[in-house]
Amino acid sequence: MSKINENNPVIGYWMSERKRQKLNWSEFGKVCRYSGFELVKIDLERPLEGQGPFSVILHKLTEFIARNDQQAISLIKSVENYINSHPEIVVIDPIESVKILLDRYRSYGIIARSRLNDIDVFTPIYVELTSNNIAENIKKLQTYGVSFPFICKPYVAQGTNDCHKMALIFNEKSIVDCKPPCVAQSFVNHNALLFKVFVVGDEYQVVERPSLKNFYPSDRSTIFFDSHNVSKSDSSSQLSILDPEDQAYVPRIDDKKLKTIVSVLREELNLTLFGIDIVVENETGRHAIIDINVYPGYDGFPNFFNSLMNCIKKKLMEKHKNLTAENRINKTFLNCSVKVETKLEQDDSGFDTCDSSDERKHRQLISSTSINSKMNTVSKKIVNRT
Ligand SMILES: Nc1ncnc2c1ncn2[C@@H]1O[C@H](COP(=O)(O)OP(=O)(O)OP(=O)(O)O)[C@@H](O)[C@H]1O
Ligand SMILES: O=P(O)(O)O[C@H]1[C@H](O)[C@@H](O)[C@H](OP(=O)(O)O)[C@@H](OP(=O)(O)O)[C@H]1O
Repeated sequence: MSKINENNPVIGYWMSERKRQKLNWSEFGKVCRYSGFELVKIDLERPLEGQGPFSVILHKLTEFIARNDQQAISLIKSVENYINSHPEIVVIDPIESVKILLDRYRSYGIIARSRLNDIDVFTPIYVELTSNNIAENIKKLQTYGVSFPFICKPYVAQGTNDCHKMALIFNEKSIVDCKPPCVAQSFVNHNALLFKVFVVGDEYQVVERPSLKNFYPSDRSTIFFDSHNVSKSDSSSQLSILDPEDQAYVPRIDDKKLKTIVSVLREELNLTLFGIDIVVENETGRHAIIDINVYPGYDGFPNFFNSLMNCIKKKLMEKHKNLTAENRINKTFLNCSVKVETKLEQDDSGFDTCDSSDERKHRQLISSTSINSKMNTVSKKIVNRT
């Protein structure tokens, strides 16, 4: 196991060049230096073992996880192996949790089965379509209660060129426009306003974005659209222009519900960096979660880098606390075993008590004093706390 540098802990990261530029990531390098951390880009083409030791690994590897070719699979496998053999590293976020969110069907299932039901927060009715057989699909849609219009969304939620290409389907004869494998989800009228919630650990921020206008079942032909042309901060799609009779009503998000949504999903998803897209249903005011994203853009999140830094520090503290506790438990267990062995054998059993692997692991941790002192260097800018 490689040794963590206590005095200059390293945050290893990987994200695409496009995302780096979008986030103006070099600014985060400055925040890291100011807090006593080094920020190093991980080279995915070289073994990770030689690049550490890392205290933290921060990544957006969705484009590899979403790809199904041998090269991407083995790349992700080697990152997973490295992470598994370094339990002392804080990983933002666990690859297993990311994999779940890349599958729309699975992430809707998590929302549907969560206790968000109790506060009347829902995911619109959905079903997965895996076959090109129209009759079979019609039957499935009816059985599950998906109503017209519905949106056909690619199965994979993030990280591919096609994952944001959607179809809004108004009638039975247009079901042929579904491109399986996909998820078909009932359309919820919400007056073209999307609430995007960006989560960074225990902080979150909600921003408003344009969204699709109200639609009703009809004979019209399918509307194909790319979600990135509809709901970005600078989008001005024709599809978002409300009909005159709808313009007076402005949906509102309920802050109390929002807080519960964030805390339930943090727990369910085991993620630190994620985004939740919510629409408020016209007439009922019910809150519908229509999408959850891994490590979103944080466009409109004030001082994202400070929040990210604070979050990293908290996670390091937690990790240290957990590993120390684990070490203490193991030590107690070892002591008991030693006593039992001594009793049984009454002589030197050869049991090595002075340098257990847990103790070695413990010595390799960042000292809590070192992290504690770093905790105090960043100004606390809490936006919203769950
Ligand atoms: N069930 C729904 N009811 C009403 N509108 C919806 C529904 N699902 C999606 N939309 C609309 O379609 C847009 C794109 O949907 P969605 O968020 O699922 O796509 P995405 O590609 O995952 O988006 P993102 O860019 O956030 O990853 C939303 O912003 C919203 O305007
Ligand atoms: O910050 P919001 O508006 O939520 O948008 C995000 C999308 O929701 C994600 O789907 C994008 O991820 P991919 O580009 O990997 O699909 C993600 O791409 P990014 O990694 O380039 O930030 C964002 O565009």
